[in-house]
Amino acid sequence: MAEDPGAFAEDPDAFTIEPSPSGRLLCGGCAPHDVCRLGVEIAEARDDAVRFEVVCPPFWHGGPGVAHGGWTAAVFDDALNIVALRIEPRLVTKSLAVRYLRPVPVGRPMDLLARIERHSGRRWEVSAEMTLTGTPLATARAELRTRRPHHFARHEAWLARRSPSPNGPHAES
Ligand SMILES: CCCCCCCCCCCC(=O)SCCNC(=O)CCNC(=O)[C@H](O)C(C)(C)COP(=O)(O)OP(=O)(O)OC[C@H]1O[C@@H](n2cnc3c(N)ncnc32)[C@H](O)[C@@H]1OP(=O)(O)O
Repeated sequence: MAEDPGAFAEDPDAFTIEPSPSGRLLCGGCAPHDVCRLGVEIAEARDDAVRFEVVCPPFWHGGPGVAHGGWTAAVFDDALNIVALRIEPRLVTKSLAVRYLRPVPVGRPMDLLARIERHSGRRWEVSAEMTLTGTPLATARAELRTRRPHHFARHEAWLARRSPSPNGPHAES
């Protein structure tokens, strides 16, 4: 994220994922660290597909030596957005479906290939596969949306309307 935090506070819709000082594309949470704390690195990028090397850090384990399913889903969310973010920088995930085919090992480099399946207007359909030495471990499909203008400002306004009020806990929707 290259934005000046002050500018972001004034205009939340200015937020886009931009290369970090070391050239990485990182989410807002990892940008200050200049490293992806999920263990995702872009290995090769083409127009409609991106290949990643992913390694599950030990603190994301769910069982002995095995990744937490939430790690796998978060990695897919990043990768599926990155493949489209290179064309459209203002995206959100509308839906994400993961198929867990085999346990995912911790600490082993794996391949993840993400591609754009379809794109029309604000709608993006993307898919990805995570493999270990060629064997699929998990697959995912997602539907992304190009953000409407004022997406984050609209969210903030909606949230403000839900602040506890003297009339009770249920604010307007
Ligand atoms: C190497 C490492 C890489 C690292 C690289 C890092 C990449 C990071 C990528 C992370 C990507 C994400 O996870 S993004 C975060 C997860 N996704 C989200 O937060 C999206 C949340 N959902 C939404 O904002 C919305 O549902 C949309 C925009 C998806 C819906 O779009 P839509 O299908 O066009 O529908 P639309 O009619 O606009 O809206 C449907 C309903 O949602 C409401 N709505 C829509 N937008 C808003 C809004 N901003 N604030 C409040 N409410 C909203 C509408 O009033 C409506 O309510 P009603 O009329 O039904 O009442």
